[in-house]
Amino acid sequence: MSVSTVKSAIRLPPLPSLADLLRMLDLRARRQLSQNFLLEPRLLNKLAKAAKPLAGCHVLEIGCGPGGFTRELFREGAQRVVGVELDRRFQPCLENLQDCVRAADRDLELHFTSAVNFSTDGLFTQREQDLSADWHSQQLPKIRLVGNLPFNISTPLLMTWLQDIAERRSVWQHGRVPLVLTFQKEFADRLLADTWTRSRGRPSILTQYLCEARRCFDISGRAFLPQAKVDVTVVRLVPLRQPLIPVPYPYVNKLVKHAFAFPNKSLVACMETLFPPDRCDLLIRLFAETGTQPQCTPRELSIAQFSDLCQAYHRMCQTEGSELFDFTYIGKEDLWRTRKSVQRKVLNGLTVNYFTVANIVNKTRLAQQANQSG
Ligand SMILES: C[S@@+](CC[C@H](N)C(=O)[O-])C[C@H]1O[C@@H](n2cnc3c(N)ncnc32)[C@H](O)[C@@H]1O
Repeated sequence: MSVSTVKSAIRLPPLPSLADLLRMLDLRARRQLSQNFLLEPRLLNKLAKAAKPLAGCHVLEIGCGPGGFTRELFREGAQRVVGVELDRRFQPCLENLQDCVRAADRDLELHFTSAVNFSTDGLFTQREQDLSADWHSQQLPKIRLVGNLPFNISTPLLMTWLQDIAERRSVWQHGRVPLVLTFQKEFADRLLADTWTRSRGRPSILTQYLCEARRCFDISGRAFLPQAKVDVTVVRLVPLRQPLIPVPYPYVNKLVKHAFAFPNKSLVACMETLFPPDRCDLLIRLFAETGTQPQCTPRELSIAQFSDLCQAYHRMCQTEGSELFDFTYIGKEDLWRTRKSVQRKVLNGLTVNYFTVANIVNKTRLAQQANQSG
């Protein structure tokens, strides 16, 4: 189909209400699959509208359930929905919807499997209509990733997708595919959190350096069947044309993970877990080269400051060899014992007998002054 003949919103043939469907098929929600259904058509339509424009789009939907959201995606103009659902009990409802949309020349493709290891290879290629858009252009590809996600897997799914975005893999090989997803409100707050707020953490940095993230609207837990214990937030993520941290994802992920090792403590206490215990020189260099204050807390740092830290860490890994990146933190006790056993170390011409956070802060200050005076 050519772009000029793309169809927009459709009126689906009459379908039973979702509540009737669940009743007819005697489908009770399974807690272990995080099944909380949205049955209210107005809310489902609002959710689909958050993924607009949908006309002619191909949509990957995670966790279709009885298909309420899926219906609305078609009503808003989706050409094809690829639905991934783990629970086969929904097969009759979804196949019923499949027949309806086929009658309107649309396509619902169903995969009854877990979304966790679901491969998108070949899903959006070899289609007559070109769905892709250049990563650097303003235009978005005609592909969407959406889902009223099961709470129990929403975090690992998002983390995998963020890495895929950074590495332009999976659906993001076709361009900056937007995501419209539901999260527990508390987790959504973490994704969107600004500097100096309590919610700021690893998910905030990883999301915001790669995507423009927007809160669309909140849904009360009471709107779900069965009622969810927490409220839910709908978030729209659009990958940025240029990530704000120009460093390969594994290095960013590792540094950020360590930076938030103890979110209420000083950055130096967190960052020392990034380096082998006998390499405090590297820790001091990291602060000195980036002008970062070791006593600040990780929540105070902007994405630009994280970018400086990641770039410096990446440079060190390149010069020091792969052992530095491969170093795994061994726990505070061991770190302290090893450090005490380091008798004398010469760092930037300064002799140190043992290391404490306080003397790393001092050494950093001296190294920063030395850097400034040339
Ligand atoms: C919160 S419900 C949403 C259902 C429906 N989309 C709606 O809006 O009412 C989450 C859905 O994800 C499905 N699910 C749970 N774990 C899954 C997994 N690992 N892979 C795919 N689907 C899964 C559940 O069976 C359920 O249908």
